[in-house]
Amino acid sequence: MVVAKKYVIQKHRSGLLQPEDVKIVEEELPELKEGEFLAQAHFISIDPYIQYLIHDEEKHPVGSTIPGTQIALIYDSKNPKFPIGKYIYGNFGMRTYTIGPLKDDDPYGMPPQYILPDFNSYPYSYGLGILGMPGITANKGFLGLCKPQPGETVVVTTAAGAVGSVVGQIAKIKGCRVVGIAGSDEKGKWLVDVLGFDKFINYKRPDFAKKLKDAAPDGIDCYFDNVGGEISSIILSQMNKFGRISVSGSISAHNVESGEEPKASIVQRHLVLRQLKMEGFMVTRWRDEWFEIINQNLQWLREGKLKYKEHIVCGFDNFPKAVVDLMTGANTGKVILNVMG
Ligand SMILES: NC(=O)C1=CN([C@@H]2O[C@H](COP(=O)(O)OP(=O)(O)OC[C@H]3O[C@@H](n4cnc5c(N)ncnc54)[C@H](OP(=O)(O)O)[C@@H]3O)[C@@H](O)[C@H]2O)C=CC1
Ligand SMILES: CCCCCCCCC/C=C/C=O
Repeated sequence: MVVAKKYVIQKHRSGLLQPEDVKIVEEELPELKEGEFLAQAHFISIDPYIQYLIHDEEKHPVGSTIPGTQIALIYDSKNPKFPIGKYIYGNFGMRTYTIGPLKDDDPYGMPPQYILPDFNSYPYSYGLGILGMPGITANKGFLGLCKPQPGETVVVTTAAGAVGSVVGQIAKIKGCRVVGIAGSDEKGKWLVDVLGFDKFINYKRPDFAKKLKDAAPDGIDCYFDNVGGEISSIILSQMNKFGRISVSGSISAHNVESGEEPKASIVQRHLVLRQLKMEGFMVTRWRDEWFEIINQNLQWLREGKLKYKEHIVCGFDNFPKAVVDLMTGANTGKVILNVMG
């Protein structure tokens, strides 16, 4: 008999996740029935949505398993479509073993599970990052919504993270001038020296607006917004006429200790006067093109046009630490929980 461990919500709070907000519960799994498989988690994806979904008491009450995605090994199977020994992506939540297949009924539209495509020699964990949901977010969220043209100036926030680092590199592939915004000078060095960004600004240091003007003297044509808040309002105030803004997230609002939403300057004046186009999106919009986009990112990786980094936290017990690392910016690159490590 297999005993699965899973993280359930123990307490809702408005600020940053604390270890006592969650607990590990054991669950005895039944014998597999015909058509089922048993998946053993190897890598768990640590994404910003975890921090804000677990605040939603209605959708995620106390006692419910924390949502999330993972790369798992098919450990046992009575389903020929999911053979033993294959690696699978699954929307299984924060748990060590899962009986599948899941139904395709995720309210956010995330794929329930799929056998990983061939990644050549790249690690399976890449299926949670550049060759998975965050990579698709970067690729289509940027190219599809910003429609960048060679020579244009692109600004991206959370630039040293899983999504932002890929957005900036794709902008370089498309011949743009790229300004990355992130929270430490060390991240900035990686962006410029290794990834080839043109400029970097540490948003935690003073005079952000002036530094942005210096980094983008001809104005900004495309903005990939991962943060919202005042930093985004300042960026919008320096956009060029007919600029495009892809709204991917608002992480500046997700871990405010006081529980109050941060305030930011009004942006409508800039939208009107500069005739900007601002559009939000959910990556699930591109579910029908999922594997095509993964393939495009894989090809750029193989050609050396995309570089990629992971921030790996080892051990299932360290899930709270991994979330705190992500939300406090301790990571450079994609945060992965290595369950077997
Ligand atoms: N719309 C969609 O379908 C999707 C959207 N997203 C969004 O993409 C964004 C990036 O996600 P992901 O790449 O996984 O995460 P990252 O790897 O970028 O990690 C999060 C980063 O956010 C930064 N951060 C934390 N707090 C703040 C703050 N108060 N202000 C500014 N930056 C902050 C930190 O970097 P730093 O050191 O720079 O502060 C941290 O490293 C998120 O907003 C997420 O919600 C992700 C997937 C799908
Ligand atoms: C895995 C179950 C919950 C999935 C939430 C889906 C969010 C996908 C898009 C991400 C949005 C951004 O932050």
